[in-house]
Amino acid sequence: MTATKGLEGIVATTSSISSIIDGVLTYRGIDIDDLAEHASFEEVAYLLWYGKLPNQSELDELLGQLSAYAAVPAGVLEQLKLYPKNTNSMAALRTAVSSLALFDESANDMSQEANIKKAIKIQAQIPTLVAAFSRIRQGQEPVAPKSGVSIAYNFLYMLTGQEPDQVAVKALDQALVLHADHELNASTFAARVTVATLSDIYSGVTSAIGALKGPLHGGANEAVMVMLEEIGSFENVESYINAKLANKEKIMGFGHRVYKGGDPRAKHLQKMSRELGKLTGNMELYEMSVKIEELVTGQKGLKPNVDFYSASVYTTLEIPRDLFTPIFAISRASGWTAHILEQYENNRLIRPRAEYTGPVDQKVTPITQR
Ligand SMILES: CC(=O)SCCNC(=O)CCNC(=O)[C@H](O)C(C)(C)COP(=O)(O)OP(=O)(O)OC[C@H]1O[C@@H](n2cnc3c(N)ncnc32)[C@H](O)[C@@H]1OP(=O)(O)O
Ligand SMILES: O=C([O-])CC(=O)C(=O)O
Repeated sequence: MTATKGLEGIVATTSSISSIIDGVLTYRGIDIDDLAEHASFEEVAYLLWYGKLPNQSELDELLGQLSAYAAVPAGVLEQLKLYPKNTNSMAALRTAVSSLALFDESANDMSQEANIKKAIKIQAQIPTLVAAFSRIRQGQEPVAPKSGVSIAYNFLYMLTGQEPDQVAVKALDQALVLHADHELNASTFAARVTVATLSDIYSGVTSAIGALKGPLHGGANEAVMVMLEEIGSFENVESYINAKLANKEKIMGFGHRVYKGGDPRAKHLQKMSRELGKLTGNMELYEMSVKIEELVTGQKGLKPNVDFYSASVYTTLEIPRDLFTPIFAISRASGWTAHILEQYENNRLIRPRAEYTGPVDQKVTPITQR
């Protein structure tokens, strides 16, 4: 038995949700470029769950369900108030989503009907949790979700208590579309492994949030912003990046296990970053990002991934840096839950093997002789 480090290139399941073939990403066979231009996040969530784009009445029904479920149980809000104010926002989300299960009587109902309902509920409630935690830690009361608005609108509204700007809503909606699913990425794999034991959907999503938190995965978008802040201004970019590369340090937001020719989502986020920079009259983060790309691609051949330009996009939207990864979770909840439902439909325990590299032929020596 020989291990493949990081399971690179191992095909671990079949899936009909999203595909990455020759560098092209599709959700249910539709190119991400098409979806990014022509579909809302709610249409994409429907597509991931049900396998087809909704017609108007199906979309209206989903929007109604998302609105109806968006408020989180009072008990969970009370718990959020007890978290230390400096709690990591992904740790807070992981704990809060786990808590949602305690307040859902159907948490352990494994029927397909109950599971799809819980998928929609989790999708509706994660934005509310993220916004509520953000306000509570600043000593503010959470803002109750609005009915009849999109997830992008509601999230920005619950974060600030103000009606959000249409440009910001559109940009966030497009970012949510771009992050919704990505084949067998680490957090989706974690979700599938968890539910393949026939554990419940909340356990699957809680595992996924834990996996997304790390800086080699979703946590990279926050790490990109930390880097941009450390660099400080355009004239420092070159010396900072050259020093990092000379020290063989990783540049966050670059490289990808699956894409070697470039992440097809990055160009949309780059465009958004440029347009938002122009609109707000502050192009510095965009220009710094482009310069970083020039240097890293030029010297290492590494291309930006989905996390790189999302950092400047979210900062231009005035979203706090440590909410970038929770926003990724808001979007990816749709993909995670679609994969969980798919796993339940055709389940088998996921249990690979390990190549043993420890000592052999050992014996227990009496404790006095150790
Ligand atoms: C939504 C997402 O999860 S997208 C990914 C987000 N993560 C990041 O942006 C973090 C930075 N990137 C990375 O760490 C990696 O490129 C990953 C984790 C995305 C992919 O990892 P892997 O496929 O395991 O590649 P691995 O880490 O083995 O890198 C291969 C080589 O490229 C180098 N490399 C990879 N990414 C980078 C980077 N961002 N900066 C500098 N060098 C890099 C590695 O140092 C390694 O070099 P070596 O062979 O000389 O040791
Ligand atoms: O697929 C991956 O390894 C990481 C990624 O880009 C994602 O989850 O969107």
